[in-house]
Amino acid sequence: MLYFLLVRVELSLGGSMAFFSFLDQKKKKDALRELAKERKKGISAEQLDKANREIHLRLLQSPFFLEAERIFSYVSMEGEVDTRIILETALQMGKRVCVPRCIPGKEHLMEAVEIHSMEELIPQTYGILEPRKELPSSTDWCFDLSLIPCVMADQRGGRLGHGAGYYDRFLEKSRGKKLCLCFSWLLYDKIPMEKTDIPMDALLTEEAYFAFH
Ligand SMILES: Nc1nc2c(c(=O)[nH]1)N(C=O)[C@@H](CNc1ccc(C(=O)N[C@@H](CCC(=O)O)C(=O)O)cc1)CN2
Ligand SMILES: Nc1ncnc2c1ncn2[C@@H]1O[C@H](COP(=O)(O)OP(=O)(O)OP(=O)(O)O)[C@@H](O)[C@H]1O
Repeated sequence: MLYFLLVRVELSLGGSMAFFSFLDQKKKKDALRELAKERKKGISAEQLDKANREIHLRLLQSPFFLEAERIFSYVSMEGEVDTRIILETALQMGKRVCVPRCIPGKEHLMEAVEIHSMEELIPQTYGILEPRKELPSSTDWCFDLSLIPCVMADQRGGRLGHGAGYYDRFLEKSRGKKLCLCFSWLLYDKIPMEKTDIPMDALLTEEAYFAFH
C-alpha cells in the first residue's frame, strides 16, 4: 500500500527519482514495476498496435537488423513490444535465429535455442512461447543483434525486468549488440542499476532510437 502511494506521488512529480532516494534499490525497482502497470492502464489497444507497428518498421529497416546474420530475440508476452513479426521476418530472410528457453530450477538461467519456424515454439511458464524440449541448445552465444525485453527502460542503457534476473545472467555470457525494445510510455528518467544489471547498448521505441556506445 505504501509503495502504491509512493508511486502515485512519483507519478505526480513527473518521474523524477529524487523522491525515491531514501528507498533501497529493490524497493525502488518494485515501485517502478508498479508504476509501469499504472502507465499501461492508460494505453488503448489502438495506441499499442500503432506503437508496435512503428517499432517493427524502424527495426526491420535498420542496418543493424538487415546486416545481422545471427539474431537472438525474446518471444514477447503481453505488454511487451511484440516480436512475432520480427522473428518471422528474420526467419524468412534466412537469418539464424535463437530464442530463449528457461532452464528449470531456482538458478533462473536461460539457454539460447536456434529455431527454424515459429511452429517449434510451445507455451511455457506465464504462457511465454519457448522452443520444444527436443531442440538442442546453441553452443554459440555470439549474436550480431540481441533483442531484449523490459518492464521499463531509460535513455542511458538502464533496463528493468521482472526481477528474476534471467536476462542479466544470460547477457553476462552472451556477446553482441544488445538492443532493448520499449514503448515510449515505459521510459523512465533513471532506472536504478545494481552491479549485476547489464546495461543495454541501444534502445528502440516507437518514437526514437538511442545508441549508448
Ligand atoms: N518475453 C519474455 N520472456 C521471458 C522473460 C521476459 O521478461 N519476457 N523473462 C524475464 O525474466 C523470463 C521469464 N520470467 C518472468 C518473470 C515474471 C513475469 C511476470 O509477468 N510476472 C508478473 C507477476 C506474475 C504472477 O505473479 O503471476 C509481474 O511482474 O507482474 C514474467 C516473466 C524468461 N522469459
Ligand atoms: N549475474 C547474476 N548473478 C547472480 N545474481 C544475479 C545476477 N544477475 C541478477 N542477479 C540477481 O537476480 C535478482 C533479480 O535482479 P533484477 O531485479 O536486476 O532483475 P531484472 O533485471 O529486473 O530481471 P531480468 O533480468 O530477468 O529481466 C537480484 O537479486 C540480482 O542480484
